[in-house]
Amino acid sequence: MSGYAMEPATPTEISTQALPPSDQWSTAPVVPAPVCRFENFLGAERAGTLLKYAISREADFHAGTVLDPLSGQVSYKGRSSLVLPVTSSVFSAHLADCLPLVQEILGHRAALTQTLTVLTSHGEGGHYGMHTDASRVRDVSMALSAVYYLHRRPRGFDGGQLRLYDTLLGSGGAQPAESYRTIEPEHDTIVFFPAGAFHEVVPSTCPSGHFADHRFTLTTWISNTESATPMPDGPSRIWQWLARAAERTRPLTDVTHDHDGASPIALPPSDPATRLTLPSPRTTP
Ligand SMILES: O=C(O)CCC(=O)C(=O)O
Ligand SMILES: [Fe+2]
Repeated sequence: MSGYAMEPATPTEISTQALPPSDQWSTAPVVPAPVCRFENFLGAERAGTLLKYAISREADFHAGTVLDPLSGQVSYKGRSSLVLPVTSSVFSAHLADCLPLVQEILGHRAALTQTLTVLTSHGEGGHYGMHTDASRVRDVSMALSAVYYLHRRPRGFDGGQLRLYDTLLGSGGAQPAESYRTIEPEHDTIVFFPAGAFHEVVPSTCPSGHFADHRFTLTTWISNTESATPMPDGPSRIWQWLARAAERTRPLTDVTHDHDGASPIALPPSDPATRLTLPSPRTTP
């Protein structure tokens, strides 16, 4: 038995001088964004091949853009990334197989039907200021962002972490909190989070300056094609809060053409044979 258990057990009341009563206490919780990450997502061989492919397309990348929420104008403000719109039915099929599990973990129920994918590259001074991915999707309350990371090893860049901001749920609505979760852009890992969550890519450095040493991603926005198909019990409350705040970050125009030129492809139904599920917590190894 530990010595602590022998201490006198009578608690002492904290005086009201030390803790005055008040009705002014905060009622605004800070809530982390739902997030789910996989390591060794494609496996060493496929990840290596995809990295080589990205490097081989150096000449085809162009500067990534943002949409100004007020004017609706495409601009380069707050962003220094190179992008290359791509499609991959193989990658989309793999995402589809992961989605039931990802959605279970993230507390997300919407039926998702399409993907929009870009290869991105961040080198010396690369960054992407705080934003949501609302401008990429029709209905941000039902859309997911998925960022798959690739880089040479040993790693040729520093920085470039993804910051996923917590949300402050105040009486005036939701807004990004000051606190965040840091996601390291590790080779062959993928992270899924709500497209309405505020996030940013912190500046990266690339001492060699070689394109092959850049930080690469295959970034995909997964969404539904129809406007809001309400699910039986709807998306969970945090998704609705996030979506409300995110709506303010995009112009009130429809998203028919992505501002980086990405083209939608259909998300295939998940393959029951390769679909991921959680092991039961009761199963002993
Ligand atoms: O590269 C990342 O980690 C995130 C990229 C991103 O936020 C975006 O492309 O919208
Ligand atoms: Fe983003």
